Amino acid sequence: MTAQKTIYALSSGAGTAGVAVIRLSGPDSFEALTTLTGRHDFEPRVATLCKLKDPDDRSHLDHALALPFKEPYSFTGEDVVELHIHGGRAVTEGVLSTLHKNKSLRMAEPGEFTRRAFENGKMDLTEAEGLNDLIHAQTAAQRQLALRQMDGALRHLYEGWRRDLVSLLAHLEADIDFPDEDLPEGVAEAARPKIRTLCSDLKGHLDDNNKGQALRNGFTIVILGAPNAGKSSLMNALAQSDVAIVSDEAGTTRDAIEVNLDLGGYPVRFIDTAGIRENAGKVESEGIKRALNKAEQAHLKLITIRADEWPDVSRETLELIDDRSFVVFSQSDKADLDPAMFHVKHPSLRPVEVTTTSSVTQQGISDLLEKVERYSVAQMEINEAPILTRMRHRTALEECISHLERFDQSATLDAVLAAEDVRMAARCLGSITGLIDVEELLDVIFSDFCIGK
Ligand SMILES: Nc1nc2c(c(=O)[nH]1)N(C=O)[C@@H](CNc1ccc(C(=O)N[C@@H](CCC(=O)O)C(=O)O)cc1)CN2
Ligand SMILES: Nc1nc2c(ncn2[C@@H]2O[C@H](COP(=O)(O)OP(=O)(O)OP(=O)(O)O)[C@@H](O)[C@H]2O)c(=O)[nH]1
Repeated sequence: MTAQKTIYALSSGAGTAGVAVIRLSGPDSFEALTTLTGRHDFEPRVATLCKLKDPDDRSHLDHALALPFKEPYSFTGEDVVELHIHGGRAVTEGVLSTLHKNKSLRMAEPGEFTRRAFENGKMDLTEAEGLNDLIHAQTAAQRQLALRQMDGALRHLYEGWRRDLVSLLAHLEADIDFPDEDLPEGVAEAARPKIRTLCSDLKGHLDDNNKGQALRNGFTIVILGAPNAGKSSLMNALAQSDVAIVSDEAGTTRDAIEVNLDLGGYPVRFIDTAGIRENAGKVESEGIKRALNKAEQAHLKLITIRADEWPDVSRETLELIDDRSFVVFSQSDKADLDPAMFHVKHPSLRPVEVTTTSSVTQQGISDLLEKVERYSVAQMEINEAPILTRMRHRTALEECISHLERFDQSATLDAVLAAEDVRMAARCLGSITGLIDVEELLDVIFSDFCIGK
């Protein structure tokens, strides 16, 4: 690869901090360090305390630690220099604008350090994506999942499958070039059971209830019910309980308010929606449409029914209740209701749980949270098996399966066609890890990163 331009960026977060880290990567990193310090006596992987100065006017910028890494033994695989400076605004601005004046350097784009690490073979695409997930991880389970992926859990799985296909392909191609008259069955026939096994392994990996995506993005729980059922009050009561609030996304839309909670290390997102009723006005109808839309995508629905209005429940509300729903009798302080009444009145409906709560007295709130936690954690739990985390991977795996299924048909017909199916299937797996040419993908994947990473 031709020598890349040297890039730099503030790799630590914005805002005042004790220490900030500016990272440089590329062939002119060491030269830039000499320009800043006037010194040549740095040793790779040894931190050296030095004075940073603006080379133009010799003005003093900081007392810093410089930490150089000699290629290829660095994060990016290039020459890297880290400047560990004081984390105040004037210091970081001063050092960054001095670097800015240096014509052999340019500012790094988001994810560009990691992109270089990928291009220099330090990691594959799934590991780079894992690294990005790690930086964005908000809960312990998200961190665990990201670290696993960074350690190559998906790389090993997908590369293993790809290697199996490549070796089958080698046999198929050898058979096309030098057909063996003594083997009427043909190599394609011999490959058939192996392809079938692989196909079912892939399907097993895909058949995961989107666990990985729920873990990455949060397990979504939509609170639904009639107007004034007490949905907003319930969400507040749930959020104010003894759980960590990861972030508040209030007021993004007028109709749906979200709050992200950390339940036992697992990310859970509650969404409050517009009250559902018949004969609503135009604006309200739009809100209801969105609520129903959210309900469809949700991992779990909390259907709120006012205890003091029981057994009066609208058809719209009842229709929402399925095997991904909890029924929550709200405002229990207004009427004492036995949850079992629900099954007596609606024996054909099968909600997972029926509970009662009061957002005023807090009755039932921690019990409901516990049930929600148990239900959501059960669906996200991390076990030994590698977990699929991205739509990008899912699409490529589905495409891979369709090539393998086509092989099953073409194997009886034509060895050349059969080999092509295997080649295409292997390419799909290679596109996930980045082994095959995926140039157009890289911009999309790495632009999702932070600056300085
Ligand atoms: N100061 C600092 N802290 C950091 C990072 C960093 O870049 N700088 N990291 C950035 O993400 C993470 C650590 N990850 C790193 C990964 C590889 C290498 C590295 O130098 N790799 C070389 C040598 C490997 C070795 O010594 O075993 C290599 O791969 O050849 C450095 C940091 C978290 N903490
Ligand atoms: N006594 C009592 N009142 C409650 C309780 N929960 C909510 N309320 C009251 O019921 C009314 C409606 O509560 P909200 O939480 O706004 O209901 P909502 O379902 O979000 O209403 P919409 O957004 O209009 O659909 C408010 O006056 C609340 O104070 C409760 O547990 N007990």
